[in-house]
Amino acid sequence: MQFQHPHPLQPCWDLALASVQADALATALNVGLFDVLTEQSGAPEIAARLGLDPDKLEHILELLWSMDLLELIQIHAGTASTPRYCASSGAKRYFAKHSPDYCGDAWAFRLRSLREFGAQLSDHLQLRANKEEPPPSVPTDQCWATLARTKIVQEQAAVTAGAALAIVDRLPELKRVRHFLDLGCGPGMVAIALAHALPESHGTVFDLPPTAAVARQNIEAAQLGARLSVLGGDLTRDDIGHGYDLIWCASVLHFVPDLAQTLRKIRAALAPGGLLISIHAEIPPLAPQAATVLAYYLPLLMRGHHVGRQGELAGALLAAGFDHVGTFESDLFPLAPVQVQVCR
Ligand SMILES: C[S@@+](CC[C@H](N)C(=O)[O-])C[C@H]1O[C@@H](n2cnc3c(N)ncnc32)[C@H](O)[C@@H]1O
Repeated sequence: MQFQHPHPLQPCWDLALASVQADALATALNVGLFDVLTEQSGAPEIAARLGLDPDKLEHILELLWSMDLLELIQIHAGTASTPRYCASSGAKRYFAKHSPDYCGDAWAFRLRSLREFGAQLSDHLQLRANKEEPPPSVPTDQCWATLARTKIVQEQAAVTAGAALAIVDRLPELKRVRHFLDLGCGPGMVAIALAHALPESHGTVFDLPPTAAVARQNIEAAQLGARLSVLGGDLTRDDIGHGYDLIWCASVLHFVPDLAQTLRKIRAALAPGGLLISIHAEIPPLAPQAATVLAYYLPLLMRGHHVGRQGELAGALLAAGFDHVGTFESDLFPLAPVQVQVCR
């Protein structure tokens, strides 16, 4: 029997169930399940290897299979069948530690920080009796550097760098790019990918000084020190350089207090004919599309940062003096869709 109309509360029940699924994934990462399951194996062998309870492990394996993280292979012997499991291609790529695209720590960090934020949501909502009190924790320069070193580096290497290359690849001007800037570069893996994709170019990465130091380490490790310069500073106050053919700026403008002033500064840093690629989430007008963006950016909004309504940033870019702003949506970036603005 097929039910055509789920109960109106089903989406809310699904939310509660997603929490169990998230715990199962966190546990799998914690015990190194995907490292073992790069090869096909059964619960008793895995349990023996990892020192786990085989009967209970069987249930977790089945749940992870239902989440498309494991493949199930039934081995038949007579009338009996024994389930064996293997990590799905996505789980092998992103959640097995030896994979170059491993980002299990970044995922687990997201889960922890979203839950910590959620646990404090009622506190965030309270009116502050003393208006002089600082608002709830804004990431400090050191926080950004820690995030860059631990979480953002994995996401950039596994996800963002590929997304950036897919986007710049569409640009007719790409072959003419000689000098690019990654503004608010984080750990610098996107700039490293751009430098590899544009062998004739040299690049500059800019971020707050402690994060710029993290980017410098990664650039040196990639042996790109001669082609990528590192600038540490506050983009709202300090010189970001000039004469760039391409400026890449992703998930940074949410944090600037005066958007119009920052956009004018970015435009002034471009060489004639240069272009800005802005990658920022905006809040779509319809509920289904807005749901992910609002959930992801709630912590940021509650801390007083800015996430615009869809179309707002394009208006601000035109007001800052760009002649043409082309916008498209991309779901290639971590967690929530973003608006990609190509500004000429
Ligand atoms: C959400 S991260 C995005 C990092 C990177 N662009 C990416 O897409 O992975 C925001 C970055 O902006 C940087 N940032 C924030 N405010 C800044 C400021 N005033 N000056 C320079 N960098 C800033 C942070 O240090 C951090 O690296």
